[in-house]
Amino acid sequence: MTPVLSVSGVSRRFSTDVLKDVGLELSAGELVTLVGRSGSGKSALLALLAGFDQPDVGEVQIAGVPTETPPPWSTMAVLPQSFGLLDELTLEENVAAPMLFGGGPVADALARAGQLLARLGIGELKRRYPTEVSTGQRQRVALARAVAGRPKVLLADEPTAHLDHATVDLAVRLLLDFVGEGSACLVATHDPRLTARAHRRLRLVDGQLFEDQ
Ligand SMILES: Nc1ncnc2c1ncn2[C@@H]1O[C@H](COP(=O)(O)OP(=O)(O)OP(=O)(O)O)[C@@H](O)[C@H]1O
Repeated sequence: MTPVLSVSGVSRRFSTDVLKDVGLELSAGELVTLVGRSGSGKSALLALLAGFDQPDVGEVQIAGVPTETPPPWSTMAVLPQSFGLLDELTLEENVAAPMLFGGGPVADALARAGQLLARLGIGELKRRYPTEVSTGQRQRVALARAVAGRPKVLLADEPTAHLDHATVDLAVRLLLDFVGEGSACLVATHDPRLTARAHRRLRLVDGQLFEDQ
């Protein structure tokens, strides 16, 4: 089966060699974690995969097609460390946004948004605005939004950094259900509560990618 995301021979240099001959494949159904020391290149790799940056050499393919620009939201969602929520929209409108961009009915999008927020324990906050909730609550909204449009690939950067133990459990279950419906997810994380439940674990060391056994 064609991987949903594949990377071959990718290198990227800024003032030093940040990524060296990186290769990886993500298949539908996989939750894969990416660990590495601060500065090891995790965010740089996610930026290349998302099409926000281009490799000096090598290729990134989505569903077998080479990418040079960010793919549409329906194909790939990115959950950045900074969340990227829209302060003018309520929490449920933020979560519904990718579905509305996809042309779906408003009522259906808001209903799914409410369900996702409830699964993450903040259903009762859905009419609030991002500035009216805590950092951990905003992080949950960003996670709900990232899976809402059922993208083929989700790239997430430290998605549990502000969550307590019980909430991480809700987040991991949501991600496992998300990939179980046929998507793939790559998560850069330092969180052992997340890596422990991933299907595979990748590690960046000095710009090279290894798979933990
Ligand atoms: N756009 C850029 N221009 C110059 N240098 C960059 C750029 N992006 C990343 N780097 C450098 O590449 C290296 C890897 O950075 P990156 O942000 O990918 O690390 P990281 O593993 O995500 O770290 P952290 O866990 O602290 O977020 C760092 O030395 C960083 O300074």
